[in-house]
Amino acid sequence: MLAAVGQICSTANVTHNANLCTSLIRRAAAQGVKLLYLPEAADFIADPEEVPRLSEPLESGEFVTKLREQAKKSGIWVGVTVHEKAKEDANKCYNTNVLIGDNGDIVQTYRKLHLLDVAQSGANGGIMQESKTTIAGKELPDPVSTPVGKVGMLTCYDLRFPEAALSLRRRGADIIAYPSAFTMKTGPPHWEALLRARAIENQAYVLAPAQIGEHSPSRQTYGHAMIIDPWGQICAQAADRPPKFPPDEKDVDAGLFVTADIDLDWVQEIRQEMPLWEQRRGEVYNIA
Ligand SMILES: O=C(O)CNC(=O)[C@H](CS)NC(=O)CCC(=O)C(=O)O
Repeated sequence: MLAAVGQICSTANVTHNANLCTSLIRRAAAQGVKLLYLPEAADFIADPEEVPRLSEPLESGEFVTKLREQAKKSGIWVGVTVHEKAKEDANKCYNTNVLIGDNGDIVQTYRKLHLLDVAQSGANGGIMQESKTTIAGKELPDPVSTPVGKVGMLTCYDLRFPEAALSLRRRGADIIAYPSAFTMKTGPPHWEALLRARAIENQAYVLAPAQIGEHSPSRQTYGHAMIIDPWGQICAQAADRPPKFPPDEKDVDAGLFVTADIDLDWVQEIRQEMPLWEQRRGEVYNIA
């Protein structure tokens, strides 16, 4: 069964970003993909002051509604992380990973647990304070059965907290999805290493859709959307080809996607041959 990850450059134009994503859904479905995962902040990337105005409720927002309609029309599952307007505070959002079924229904949502609050020195550094605009989630929902296997849902910076993935793996995940928008400082040294480590230690596929390129004059992301197999190897990687800035808003086909065949028998074989879960000494280190 084919899964795919997308790589786009979202801007502050929600309508254009939705068009980029529906184009990817259409094109992936035409290639026989059963689950397409799209990046974090696929709905928009904008200055923090713009987040309250641009965030939408999941049930009625333009962006998620368009993706649900296209998922249904194309008959494939779609995952994506968006800014979900918080009902309890109009100025804040949740950073929510949404899994949409091939009938267009929202099957599961996960609100990002770990927010990116960092003050980094040097070129490509700077202060990022996601908690200014975003409320952290409080739950880690169970993995979801899809046509490609059981999918555990996390997002971006969560990648640095292996316990979250281990918890999903313990609850049956075959695949872990990390829709992301990695920074230019941390992308080159950390992105691939973290993704491969999560795949190896969980003996699971890792789906890593990514934002790429210049989103605004002050915001750039690393790209390198990829799929890692349960043996820890990269089995698909999008071209390192950021669109020109500013992106051409007439070009709705500017997004890229790459596919990989998900082999659940191989997942089982790897887990049987190296039975990490039976060998865990949880009683000693008392985590996950
Ligand atoms: O809300 C938005 O605008 C988009 N969201 C993001 O870009 C988020 C939070 S600012 N980015 C990350 O978590 C990158 C993590 C990262 O780069 C690392 O772990 O090194």
